[in-house]
Amino acid sequence: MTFEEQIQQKIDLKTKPLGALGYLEQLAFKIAKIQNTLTPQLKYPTQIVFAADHGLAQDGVSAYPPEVTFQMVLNFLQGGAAINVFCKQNNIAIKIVDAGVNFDFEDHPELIKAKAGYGTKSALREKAMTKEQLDFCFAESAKMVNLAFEKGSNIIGFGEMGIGNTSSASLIMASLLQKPIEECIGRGTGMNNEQLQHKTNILKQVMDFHGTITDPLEIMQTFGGFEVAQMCGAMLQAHKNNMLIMVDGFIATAAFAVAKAIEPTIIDRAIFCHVSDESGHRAFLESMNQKALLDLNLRVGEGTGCAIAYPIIQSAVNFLNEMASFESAGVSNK
Ligand SMILES: Cc1cc2ncn([C@H]3O[C@H](COP(=O)(O)O)[C@@H](O)[C@H]3O)c2cc1C
Ligand SMILES: O=C(O)c1cccnc1
Repeated sequence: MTFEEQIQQKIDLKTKPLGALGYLEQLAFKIAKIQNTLTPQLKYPTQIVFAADHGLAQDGVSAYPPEVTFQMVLNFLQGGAAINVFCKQNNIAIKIVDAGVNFDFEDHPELIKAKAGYGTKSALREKAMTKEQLDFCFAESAKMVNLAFEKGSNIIGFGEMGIGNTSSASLIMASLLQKPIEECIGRGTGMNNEQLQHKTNILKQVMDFHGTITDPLEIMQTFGGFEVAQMCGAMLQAHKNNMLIMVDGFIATAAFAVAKAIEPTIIDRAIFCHVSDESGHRAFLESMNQKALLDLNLRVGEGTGCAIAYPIIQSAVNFLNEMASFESAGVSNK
């Protein structure tokens, strides 16, 4: 019997109708395969939240002002944001990263300083970042993932905070999938129709200014932001470390899609935690033939989908390890 057949047999011999744990069974299979064991374990779950500012945010692409980025970082450090609450609830370690916020933070035990700049440049007029900044983002975030890995973490989620970053994600999606930008744009923080029209006009101008870009690294450099680039680099390093990667919403999926364009096998280690309310996310997941665990109309990012989905991932591992088999429980199997 192949190892894959052994995993499937273990799942099928649990005391339940065949296939009755649905998507949890596929998840358990995936985790056992990644960890190469019939008794997988989730260790030291970790969430890294990358924050940065966006040049494009000066052009009215968000319903909220740019200073919300640094203000939310302070909120993360005080434990008051959505991601803090859900990580605390589920015993997930959290780190906050200044990937390039337009603000100087005091030292804090949960803050990692990896500033690539004081916000990206506006992609309306130039590339969001230099090649050096992109390399810096990849190198710094890889180090953070390695630190978590050395502490024993084998499951990691990534979140983001950056006013304007749904625009980066839309530009990345349109470029990678070669779709019209209109099909990749959503209301982000909650734009009305008029604001959405303005955002669409701006992003069309950005696409026209840069022309067609197909190289994944150039796409990331052109559309940013620093937090999206750091998420992407972090995902690539988690893949190298054979860690489970929890993918959050629209922006995290954009970072992931760039990582996948660079390293296609990363898809084997990814768990898509939820489908966001941000228009475009569903199609983005479908383009990779992926189904998300949850559909809760979330549209906040920060990694909240990962933290909320984590107990379900635990359920997948726990049924595989702890449920009785037909034989051990003396239950008739047809
Ligand atoms: C108070 C607040 C907290 C947030 N936490 C995450 N986001 C989310 O919204 C932003 C993206 O939307 P857009 O592209 O429209 O600016 C990102 O910062 C994202 O993390 C927030 C946004 C706000 C306003
Ligand atoms: O899906 C997301 O990640 C998202 C959507 C809207 C705003 N911020 C994040």
